[in-house]
Amino acid sequence: MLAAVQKNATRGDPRSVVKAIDQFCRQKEWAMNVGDEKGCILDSVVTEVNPATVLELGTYCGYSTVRIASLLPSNAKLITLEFNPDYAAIARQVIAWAGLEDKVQLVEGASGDWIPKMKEKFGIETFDLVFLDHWKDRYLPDTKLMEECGLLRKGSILLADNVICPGTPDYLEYIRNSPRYKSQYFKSHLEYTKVEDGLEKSVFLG
Ligand SMILES: Cn1cnc(CNC(=O)c2cc(-c3ccc(F)cc3)cc(O)c2O)c1
Ligand SMILES: [Mg+2]
Repeated sequence: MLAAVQKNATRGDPRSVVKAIDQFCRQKEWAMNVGDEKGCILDSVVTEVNPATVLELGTYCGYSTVRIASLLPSNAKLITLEFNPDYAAIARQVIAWAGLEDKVQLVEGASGDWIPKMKEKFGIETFDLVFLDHWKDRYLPDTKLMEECGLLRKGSILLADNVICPGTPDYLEYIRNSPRYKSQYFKSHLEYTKVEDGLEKSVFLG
């Protein structure tokens, strides 16, 4: 995938990086990027929220990192957490090829360890937008952890990938029944396939 980006995308042009990855994943080898269909929904939410602070849980190869960062205002900060060092190494190079390294802070490690340190380590008060795309059994515990650590403010937006496939049943049940959130489901398809999947957008009500 990285070779495809370096061969087919223009340095400093995020859209060409996104296009190169999508082409590679359609034509050569499926990969678990959010993809172009769900990616358009992601883009519209990022544009609507126009966040100053973004947390991405699950960088993988940096595809959604590039999509999000390319839409942020100049002073905005995107912190992205990736547990797997091999994925993190690839993502750094993809983000650099897109020319977005100044907007992105990629942190290696477990979300459960890093979330409680966000304020002290990165001087973050609260996140305007959180994109959940990491291990599906971590969505719920990490959301509760973000609440407990005071990282969400009235109006913070959570956008969760894969709520149908692979699925995040405990997270969906919690977020759709909690009086502290207002949720909306965006029906789509699993990246590069016809399988149903979707994004769940939730507003924290405080
Ligand atoms: C190892 N690892 C590093 N990051 C993660 C977190 N992401 C996922 O697990 C993930 C998985 C799938 C998926 C996989 C197989 C399948 F048949 C259908 C769907 C799709 C996604 O969009 C995902 O985000 C796992
Ligand atoms: Mg995903």
